[in-house]
Amino acid sequence: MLQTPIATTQTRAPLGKAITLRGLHLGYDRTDVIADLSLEVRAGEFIALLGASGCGKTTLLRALAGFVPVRQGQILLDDRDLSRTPPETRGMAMMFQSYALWPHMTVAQNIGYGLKLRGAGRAEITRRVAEMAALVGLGELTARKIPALSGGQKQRVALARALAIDPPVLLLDEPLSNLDAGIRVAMRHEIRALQQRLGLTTILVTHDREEAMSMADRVVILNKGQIAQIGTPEQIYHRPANSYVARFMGATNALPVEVRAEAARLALTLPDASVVTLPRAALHAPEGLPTGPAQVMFRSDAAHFDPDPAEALLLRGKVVQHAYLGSTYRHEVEIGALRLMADASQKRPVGSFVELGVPATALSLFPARSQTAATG
Ligand SMILES: Nc1ncnc2c1ncn2[C@@H]1O[C@H](COP(=O)(O)OP(=O)(O)OP(=O)(O)O)[C@@H](O)[C@H]1O
Repeated sequence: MLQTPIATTQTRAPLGKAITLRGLHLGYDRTDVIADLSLEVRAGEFIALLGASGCGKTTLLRALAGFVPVRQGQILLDDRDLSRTPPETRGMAMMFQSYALWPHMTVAQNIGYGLKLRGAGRAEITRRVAEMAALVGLGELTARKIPALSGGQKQRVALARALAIDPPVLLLDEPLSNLDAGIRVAMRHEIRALQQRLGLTTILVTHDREEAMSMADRVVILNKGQIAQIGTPEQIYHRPANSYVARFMGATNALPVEVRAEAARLALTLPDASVVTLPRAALHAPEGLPTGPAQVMFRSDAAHFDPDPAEALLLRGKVVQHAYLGSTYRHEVEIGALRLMADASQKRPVGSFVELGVPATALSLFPARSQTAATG
C-alpha cells in the first residue's frame, strides 16, 4: 500500500556538492574493475550509472562512499580530496539494495541511527526523525518494527535514514529493485522529486535503462569499467556514441553492410547484395563515416511492416516467432541468415512473408568493430 506521497516543496538551501573523479583506478586483489575513469558531476545533478552486470557500477559507488579503496586517481567533493578519507567523514549517504535496516529497531530508531552514530543529542534526533518520517510519508508508522512493514515502506525508511544526516551526496545502489512494478514506478518519481527539492547530488546504480532515463539528468553507460557514453537520456537513446551503447539502449538489430562513399551519398550493400543509397547527412554515424565493412543498427520499434516503397531501408523476410509485450507484438523475422526484431500492434502469423521498412532517422551506422568509449 502506498503512503502519503513524499513532500515536494522547496524549503531550504540546496545541499548538493560537485563531485570530480580524476583518473580513477579501482579493483580487488589482482582484478582491475575500473580503469582510468574521469567524470564531473555538477552540484545537485542526478547521475545514473547504467551497465551490464559486472561492469563495475557498484564498485564505483562503493568507492565514492569509501568502502572500496582508491588504487590510483582522485575523488573530489567540491575541491576537497576524499580519496583517502574514511567513509563516515565523507558526507555521503548510501542507500543499499537490501536497505540494511535493523530489524529489532523501530522505524524511528532506524531513521535516527546515523545521527546517533554522529553523536547528535536526543532532542535533535527526535526532531529530525519526525521531520524525515513526515518527508517520506511515514509519520504515522514511527513506532513500528521493521518486519511489520511492506517492501515500499522499508524502502522509505532506508531513504529517510540516508537523508537524516543532511548529506550533500546521496548514493543509491539499485534502491528500487526489491519493489513490485507499480510501487517502483511511483517511487522513481518520488525520489526524483525529493532529490530536486533538496538539491542533492545523487548517483544511482541501476541495470534498468527505463529507471535510469526516467530519473537522471545524465546517464553514464559503463562497459567493462570504462565510460562508453555520458549524456542526457535523449542523447544516449537517440544518439548512441558506439555500438555497445546502441545495443544496450535497445538497438538490438544489427545489419552487416558494405559502405561505399558516393559524393554526398552513401551506398550500402545489404547482406542480400541489394544496394541502398542514402544522403550522408541522414545517418547517425558518431564514429565517422566508415567505408568497407560496417553495421547498421536500429531498434525493433523503428522497423514497421507494410512500408512505403520510398522508405530508407526495405527488407523482406519470414516471421519465425512472436511475443506479446502488452502494447505491441514483437516479431522475430528471418532475413536470409539474419534474425531481426520488429514491433507491430497487429500480430503477423508465424510463417508469413513480410516486408519491413526502417526510416533513415532511426538508423545508426558504426564501423564493423565499434566498441570505443565516447562522451557527449
Ligand atoms: N569483493 C570483491 N572481491 C573481488 N571481486 C569483486 C568483489 N566485488 C565485486 N567483484 C568483481 O568486480 C567486478 C565488478 O563488480 P560490481 O559489483 O562493481 O559490478 P556491477 O556492475 O555492480 O554488477 P551487478 O549489476 O551485477 O551488481 C565483477 O567482476 C565482480 O565479480
